[in-house]
Amino acid sequence: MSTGGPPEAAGAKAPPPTALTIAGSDSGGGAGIQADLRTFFACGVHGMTAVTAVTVQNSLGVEDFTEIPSNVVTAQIRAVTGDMGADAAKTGMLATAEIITAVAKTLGDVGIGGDSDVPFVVDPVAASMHGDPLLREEALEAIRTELLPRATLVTPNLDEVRLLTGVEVTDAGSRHAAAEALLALGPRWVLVKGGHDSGPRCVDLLSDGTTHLELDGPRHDTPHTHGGGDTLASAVTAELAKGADVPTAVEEGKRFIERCVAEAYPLGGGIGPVSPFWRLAGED
Ligand SMILES: Nc1ncnc2c1ncn2[C@@H]1O[C@H](COP(=O)(O)OP(=O)(O)OP(=O)(O)O)[C@@H](O)[C@H]1O
Ligand SMILES: Cc1ncc(COP(=O)(O)O)c(N)n1
Repeated sequence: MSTGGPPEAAGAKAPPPTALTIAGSDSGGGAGIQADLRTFFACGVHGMTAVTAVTVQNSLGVEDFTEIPSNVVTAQIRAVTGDMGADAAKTGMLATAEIITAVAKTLGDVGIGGDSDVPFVVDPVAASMHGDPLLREEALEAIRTELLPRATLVTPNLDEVRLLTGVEVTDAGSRHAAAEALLALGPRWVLVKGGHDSGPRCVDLLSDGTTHLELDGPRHDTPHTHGGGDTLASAVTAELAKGADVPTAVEEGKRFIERCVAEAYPLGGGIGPVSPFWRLAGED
């Protein structure tokens, strides 16, 4: 859906696929908008941003955040989609019910998610991995009722599954029950992520109610997984922007994040970020 541009100079290159992230800024560079942009870049997609909040954050936690006025968030979405187009979009930290309501309406206006053919991934970020809140409590209901019905795919971790559905995932049976409860809220696909589970494997369950795919990978022994959820969701969004179907995009995203966790590095005195740098070295 990229809209092209001004008349081309002779020899100009065709633009790459485009993806829009609607999310918060992480001053430490490991998660949020910063993780999304570097993942889009590593996956060969032009990234665009609608910033929802500015967090004061480092490897030790989130000290504070300020949300951006909802009309400025939606103006960013309209500015980039109206001019450059977006082949896919994702949300991360949305901070408040007011921002969620405004974003959901604007995505409908510009033709992203819902019945449109532009895929839309919702990463329902509620807190940082240090446990610091990134979403006002009353905003959960707006995610349930306004955002999820527009989503092509929702990618909650186990805490977000519990907050959204009340289902506590403890085994394969409850993982499937959680997927069903999430699908009842309206997204086309759900990916229940297993990073916060215990055990030697990280099992993520992808389901649309008919197709159920268990993505099962080794758990790497590292404390440095900051930005893992954002990196997975943006890698999936990038693959969707390139034209992949949801199961293929998620399989590719899982392969990508596994390697990013394996290559994570310590930085600062707390939790370091996952790393997509290996992809820039030309590795597949
Ligand atoms: N130690 C690990 N080794 C391998 N893969 C992991 C590990 N931790 C998480 N993952 C994978 O990373 C992805 C993100 O999962 P997770 O459940 O941690 O999401 P999240 O809580 O949103 O992420 P985060 O809070 O780390 O940003 C999933 O595909 C999960 O299986
Ligand atoms: C701006 C922003 N967005 C998302 C996260 C979640 O990432 P994590 O769970 O790795 O802390 C974060 N910490 N900051």
